[in-house]
Amino acid sequence: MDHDQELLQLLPAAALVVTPEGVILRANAAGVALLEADSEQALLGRILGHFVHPMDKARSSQRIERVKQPDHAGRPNKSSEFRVRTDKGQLRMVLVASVAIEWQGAPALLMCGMDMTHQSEIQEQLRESEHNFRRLFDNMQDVYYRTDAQGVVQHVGPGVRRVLGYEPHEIEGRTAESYYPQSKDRDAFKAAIQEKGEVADFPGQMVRRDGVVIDISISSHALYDHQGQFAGVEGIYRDVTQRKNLERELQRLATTDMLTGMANRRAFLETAEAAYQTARTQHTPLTLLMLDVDHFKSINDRFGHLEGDRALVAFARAVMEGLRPGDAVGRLGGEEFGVLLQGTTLAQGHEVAVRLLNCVRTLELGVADAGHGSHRYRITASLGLGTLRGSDRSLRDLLDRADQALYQAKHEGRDRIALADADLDNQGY
Ligand SMILES: Nc1nc2c(ncn2[C@@H]2O[C@H](COP(=O)(O)OP(=O)(O)OP(=O)(O)O)[C@@H](O)[C@H]2O)c(=O)[nH]1
Repeated sequence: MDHDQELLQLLPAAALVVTPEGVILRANAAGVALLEADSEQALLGRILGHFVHPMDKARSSQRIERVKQPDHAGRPNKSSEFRVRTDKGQLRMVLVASVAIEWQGAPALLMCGMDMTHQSEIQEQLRESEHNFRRLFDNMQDVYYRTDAQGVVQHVGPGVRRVLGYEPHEIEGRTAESYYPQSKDRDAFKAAIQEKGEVADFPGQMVRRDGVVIDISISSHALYDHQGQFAGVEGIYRDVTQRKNLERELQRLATTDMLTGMANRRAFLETAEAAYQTARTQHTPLTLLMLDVDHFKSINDRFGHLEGDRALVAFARAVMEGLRPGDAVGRLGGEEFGVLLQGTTLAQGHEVAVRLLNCVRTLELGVADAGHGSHRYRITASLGLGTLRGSDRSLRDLLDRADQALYQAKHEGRDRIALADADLDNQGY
């Protein structure tokens, strides 16, 4: 075997030496394997074009012609992919480069080929997965986004059309600030990202192009460059307005007394607990009123439960109208109500109590009777008043005193106010 032949065998790529007309003169082991021939012998004397897919034949011939031109001498052509049919009938994708050489004193061509079938399959799979990803990305309910370190939006997904009503290019290049109705939402988000590097289901609000404010939920993470410097944020946000509305409605149902529309016992006690803590830490007065409709049972007995309900609604409205907007009021149960006056002393609370009982006394209630006439009637209420003492250990202490005062007002004849803590001239503060 001469030197050239040895070299040919050593090449890791498939190599064929062909005459300028395309007749195979030599093939190395990799070439025999690529073309799935039984031996080199089985290939010798055969026409190279026989192995090229008909669709690629013209291109193959053109390239061979070009490489044979004197001005191309010694330079290989650019490698290009061809479909090759092997001796066993398999189709392979082969990356081929050729160069004009002299072989045993005569002009010839050296063809080098690399089997790319596997890579082509991977590329095809990649293309398909890219296609699937695109489809998913374009139709996803969530909005994908990425910002740089300054918060400028670099990329936003097409979901933004549906969620905010903008085209992606209208958002890209701008900071997200302009879409937040409350800058504190954006600040809270930034702080969370800075602290933890990521957030999940982070709540916030955004303004749509048509001005409507929507609730959103963001899941994002910080991006860092090669030096570990903060480089921006990437993540998704989604419109959760419907879910939030449902939650708000559930919250309303769970905290509202359905008959009167005011806070129910649980919600009132929660507010009272928060007010108690504030008053304690800030050393501000806090006064509690407990009201109970007098002889309410007799209204039910005389006019029926429905009229009793109506009387309760009228009573609740009268109480609410007699209060300032910031005062908390709730139905504690049956015909018993609580009013919480923050920053209010016992003396000031007493004035409110007098006003409330007057409002109740002047309520005009009535019920149509069977003879199409009407029964007019009035109601009164008893009221117990308590105020926060320095010695109170919990809200319960204050509630108990106001309750006892209410009991006392009932006991003393109803339609009146009884004071707990009257011994305190300035609420102890
Ligand atoms: N119509 C109506 N009645 C209610 C409701 N909740 C409680 N009641 C009734 O309110 C009545 C309260 O009666 P009592 O606790 O004896 O008190 P009262 O008749 O108001 O008498 P005093 O409180 O002692 O002045 C009971 O008959 C309850 O059934 C309600 O939502 N609607």
